[in-house]
Amino acid sequence: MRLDRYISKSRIIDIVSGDLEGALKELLEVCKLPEEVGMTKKQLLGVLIEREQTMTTYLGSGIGLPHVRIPMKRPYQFAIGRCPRGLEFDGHDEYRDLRLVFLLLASEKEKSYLNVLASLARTFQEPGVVEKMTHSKDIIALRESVTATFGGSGAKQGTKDNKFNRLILKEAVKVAKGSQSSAIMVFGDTFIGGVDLTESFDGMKTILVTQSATEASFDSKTVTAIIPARSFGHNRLSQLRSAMLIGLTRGIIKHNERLCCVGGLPQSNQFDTLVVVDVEREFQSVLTRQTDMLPAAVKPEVLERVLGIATELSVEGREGKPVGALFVLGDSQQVRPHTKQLVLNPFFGYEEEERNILNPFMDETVKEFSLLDGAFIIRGDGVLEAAGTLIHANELPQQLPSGLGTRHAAAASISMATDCIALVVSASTGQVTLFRRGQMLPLIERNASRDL
Ligand SMILES: Nc1ncnc2c1ncn2[C@@H]1O[C@H](COP(=O)(O)OP(=O)(O)OP(=O)(O)O)[C@@H](O)[C@H]1O
Repeated sequence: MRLDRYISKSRIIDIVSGDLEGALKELLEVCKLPEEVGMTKKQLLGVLIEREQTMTTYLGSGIGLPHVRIPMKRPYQFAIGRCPRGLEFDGHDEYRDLRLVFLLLASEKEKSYLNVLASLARTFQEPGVVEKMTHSKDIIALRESVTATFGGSGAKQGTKDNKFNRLILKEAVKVAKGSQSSAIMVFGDTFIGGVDLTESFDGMKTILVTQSATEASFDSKTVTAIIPARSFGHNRLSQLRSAMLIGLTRGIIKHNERLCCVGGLPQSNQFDTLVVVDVEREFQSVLTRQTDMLPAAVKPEVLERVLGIATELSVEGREGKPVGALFVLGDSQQVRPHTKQLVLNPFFGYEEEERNILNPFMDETVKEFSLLDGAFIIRGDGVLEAAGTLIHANELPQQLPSGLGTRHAAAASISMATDCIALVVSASTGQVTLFRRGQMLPLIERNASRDL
C-alpha cells in the first residue's frame, strides 16, 4: 500500500518538547481537523494520552505510532515528528528510545486501517530506514527522506553488478526457458539493500521474494509480483517453501507451475544458486487442489503474518531460549468444540481490532504468550480468539513421523477434524511445520533456523 499520498511535507516537524504529551500536541497543531471530527485538538490529545496509558504505541526501533480512528471523510492523515533525545512519559523507559513519532489519524470507516499499520511496521523493519530518517541533517532533508521512503524513490538497490551475477541472471533465463518454467523467482535478500531488477527477464513473469518488501519500492514494469517472506540463518533459498505457500494462497503462482529460482547466501551480494522446482511436487502431501490450500475462512495476509511470527519465534526464540508454539488458524466455530482453556484467556475482553494479528502491536504480545502452555486460536480474519488453549481432537493421521510429540500430534489432529491450518514451531528443533488435513509440510527444515 502506497502511503506517500497521505504524507504531507508540512506535517513533518522537528519536535521541541521533551515529553510525549507535548510532542503529540505539536503534531496535532500541524494537523487539520475537519468539522466532521466533532472534537477539538485538546480533546483528541486527551484520547491519545488515555490510550497510551492503557496500551503503548511504541513499536520498537525508536518508532512510536500513536493512532486513533475518528469520524473523518478523508481516509488518513499523518503527522510525523523527530525527537533525537527521546521523550518522557510517565517514567516509562521505552519512550526515551523514541526517535520518530508517526501520528496516524484514520477515518473510522476505513477498512484498510490494519493494513496501513502493518505496512508502516514492515517499512520500519527494512535495514537502515529508521537511521536514514533520524540522521537527516536538517528538516528539509528529513522531509525528503520520509517522503522518499514512503514514495519509493528512497529504496536502496544494492545488487552488485559483477560479472558473475550478470552471468547467473542470463543463464537463469536460458534455464527457465529450457525447463519450460513459467516464472523466474528471485531471492532479493541475497543482497544487502535489495536486488536491482530494473532489467526484465526477456518478458518472463518475475517474482521477487524478500523479507523487506514495501509495495512502493519495486518497478512494476519488470517485477510481476512481490512475495514477502522472512529469510533466516545461513541457508540458501531458506524462504523457498514459505514463499511458495504465500504465492499459492495469494494466487501469484498456481499449483501446476514450474519455477526457476535464483538466489544465494543471504546478504552475500552474490548469486550462486539456480534451481528449478515444480510447485505440485514440492507440496505434494498437502496440496490436493489449489483452492484447498487455504481454509475457506482464512485471509492470505493472516496466514502470511502468522508464518512471519512463527519464523521469527523459531529464529529468535524468547529471552535467548528456544520456544515452541502452536497456531490454529481457521474456522473458529468448528475449532472451538475441540478446545479447552488451560489458563484464563489473555485476549478476553479486548476490542477485535486491538487483538488482530495484522495489528503490528500484537507481534510482541503473541511472542510473549508463546511461553504459555497450549495453542493460539486465530480466526480467519486475524482476530486472536485465545491463547493457552488445549486442543483435544481424536482423529490422528496414520503416519506421523516418530519423534514428533504431543504438540505436533495436536496440530495434525485438529487439522483433520476441522477446516483449519495448524502451524507448529518446535521448541526442540526450531522446525516450523504446517499441517493441513492431517498432512504435514515442513516449511523451515530441521535445525536450519536455529542460531540460539
Ligand atoms: N493437545 C495440545 N494442545 C495444545 N498444546 C499442546 C498440546 N499438547 C502439547 N502441547 C504443547 O506442546 C508443548 C510441548 O509438548 P511436546 O514436547 O510433547 O510436543 P512436541 O510435539 O515434541 O513439540 P516440541 O518439538 O516443541 O518439543 C507442551 O508443553 C504444550 O505447551
